[in-house]
Amino acid sequence: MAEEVENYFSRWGDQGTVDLKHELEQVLMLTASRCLLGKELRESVPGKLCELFGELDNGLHLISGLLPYLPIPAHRRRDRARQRLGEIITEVIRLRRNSSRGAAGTDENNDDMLQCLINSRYKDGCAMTDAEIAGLVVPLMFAGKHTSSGVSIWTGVHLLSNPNHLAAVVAEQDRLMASCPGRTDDYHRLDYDTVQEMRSLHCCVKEALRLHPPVAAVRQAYKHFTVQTKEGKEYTIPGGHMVVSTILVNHYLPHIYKDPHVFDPQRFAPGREEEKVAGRFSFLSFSAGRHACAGESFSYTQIKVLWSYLLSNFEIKMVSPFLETEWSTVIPEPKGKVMVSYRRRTAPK
Ligand code: HEM
Repeated sequence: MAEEVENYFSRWGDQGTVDLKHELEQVLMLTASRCLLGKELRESVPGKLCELFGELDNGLHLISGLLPYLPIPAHRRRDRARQRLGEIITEVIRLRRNSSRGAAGTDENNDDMLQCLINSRYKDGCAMTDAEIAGLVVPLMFAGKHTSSGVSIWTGVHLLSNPNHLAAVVAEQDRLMASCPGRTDDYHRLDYDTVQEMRSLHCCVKEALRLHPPVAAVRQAYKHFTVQTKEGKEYTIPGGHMVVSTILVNHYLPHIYKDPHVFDPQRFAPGREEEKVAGRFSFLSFSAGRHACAGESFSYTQIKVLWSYLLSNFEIKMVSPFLETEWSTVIPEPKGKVMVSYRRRTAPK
């Protein structure tokens, strides 16, 4: 991840103005494809792979949730793209399976999710089929694409609009980078342990997730049950009904989160820990229970690596006014472009 982020932002000049939304979407596609799909497939990003994932995006409309196979042009393009993605990924799996152990391109050189799935075995010892593996990695890429880019953009928008929080995060970065094990005089490579120590930055990402949870949780009630509100009012959910948990509403409940509309990352700091006030369902951006997000830790790492690099190496200022939410998209994102100006910092790197 760190390598991809460094390579991407090394293309920025000493100063300039960019659309942060576009930049973050691009770099996250590169980090995700490198970690999940591997080096061979990452080489086709941004290229064919990006185009095909774009077609999957374009095939996701609100109507798709109700009628996923409605024969509309967007769904046809989506299905063709999914088929082509399956073929491309299957080809890479075959090459990896066929190449001999120890040679370039084999499991010893591949530390990505694709290789983990190739190596994995069912309880009876059978390997997964190529189609099963492709069927798992495509949704993994898709699950993290908009969610992670939306949250990383909101993290930036809030940080750049709150000078005090920004200063605290930059100070944390400077302190951690000064002692980062991979550091030499003019260069550092971020390591996993250092990312885990970024507590201020972590709280900022979590607060962006609280204010802008990208997903709602939908469940089907298998049997009739009753819930009680804290005022003692009872509601009955009949068996077979769909239940939608509006995470957004939960996250703005004032008896859980003090001044819920305010960007206040310190609410998660030791001593306050507001995300525990109403038990383990107080903070739901990654959902909870058996089907909680499988990519939570991956997403935090990805977003922290990215903002760590940006804040350690650049002074960034918002050019666009504070952004509104675009509610018409399936995953609510900041509306329009997010223009920022940047200037390369001389030290510390
Ligand atoms: C900030 C980024 C992300 C957010 C906010 C997020 C949020 C969520 C939520 C709320 C759910 C549960 C939906 C439900 O309860 O029905 C979920 C499920 C899931 N997510 Fe994420 N996600 C993110 C990134 C990722 C990434 C990067 C991956 C993969 C690498 C991923 C993989 C999954 C998978 C596999 C599930 C289904 C789990 C299951 O059904 O057992 N997510 N995600």
